[in-house]
Amino acid sequence: MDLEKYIRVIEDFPVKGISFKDVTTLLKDGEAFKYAIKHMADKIRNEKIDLVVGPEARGFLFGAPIAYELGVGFVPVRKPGKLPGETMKYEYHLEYGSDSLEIHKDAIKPGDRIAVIDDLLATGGTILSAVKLIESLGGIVVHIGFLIELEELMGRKSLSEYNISSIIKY
Ligand SMILES: O=P(O)(O)OC[C@H]1O[C@H](OP(=O)(O)OP(=O)(O)O)[C@H](O)[C@@H]1O
Ligand SMILES: Nc1ncnc2[nH]cnc12
Repeated sequence: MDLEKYIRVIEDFPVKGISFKDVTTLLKDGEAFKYAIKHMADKIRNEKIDLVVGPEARGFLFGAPIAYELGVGFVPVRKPGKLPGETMKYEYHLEYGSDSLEIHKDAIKPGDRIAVIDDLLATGGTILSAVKLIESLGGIVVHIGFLIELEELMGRKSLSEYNISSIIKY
C-alpha cells in the first residue's frame, strides 16, 4: 500500500514556509491506518521491547496502537503540566518554535527496553527530548520509529547512535 497517498500536504501551516504533512487523512482511513500500524510494529516486533513511548500529541496516535499490537505497555511523554505524578522535564526546539516535554519518573525502570514512536521526524528535537527523558530514567532506547521523515531537516544526524526507521520520506 502506498501510504504517501493518504498524507495531505498543506503549505504554509502553521506558519509561512512550513510544508505541513497532515496525518489526519491517513488516520481516518481504516485500512491505511491499520496497514501503517502493522508496518511500523513489524520494525520492532523482534526487539523484545518492554514499552513503547510516544510524545504528545501525534505520538499517541501511533505509539498507543503499536504498543497494543505488540502486547506491551505505552508511556506518554507530555507537554508541561499535564502529567499528575512526579515528572522529569526536558526542553527542546521544533521546526517551528520550542517547547518542553515531561515524563512520569516512575514510568520506566532502569534496563527497560524502549521503542520510541512518533508520526514525523523533522529536526529531531522532539524525539531527542523523549530519548533524553527515557535515558535519564535508565531506559534503553532500542528503536525509534516514525511514519514520516523530512529528510532535508536532517533529524537523523542528531540521532545517529540509534536504530531509526521511517516509512514515508519527503
Ligand atoms: O522533529 P521535530 O522538529 O521535533 O518535529 C516533529 C514533531 O513535531 C510535531 O509535533 P508538534 O510539536 O507539532 O505537536 P503535536 O503532536 O501536538 O501536533 C510532530 O508530531 C513531531 O512530534
Ligand atoms: N512539516 C511538518 N509537518 C507536520 N508536522 C510537523 N512537525 C514538525 N514539522 C512538521
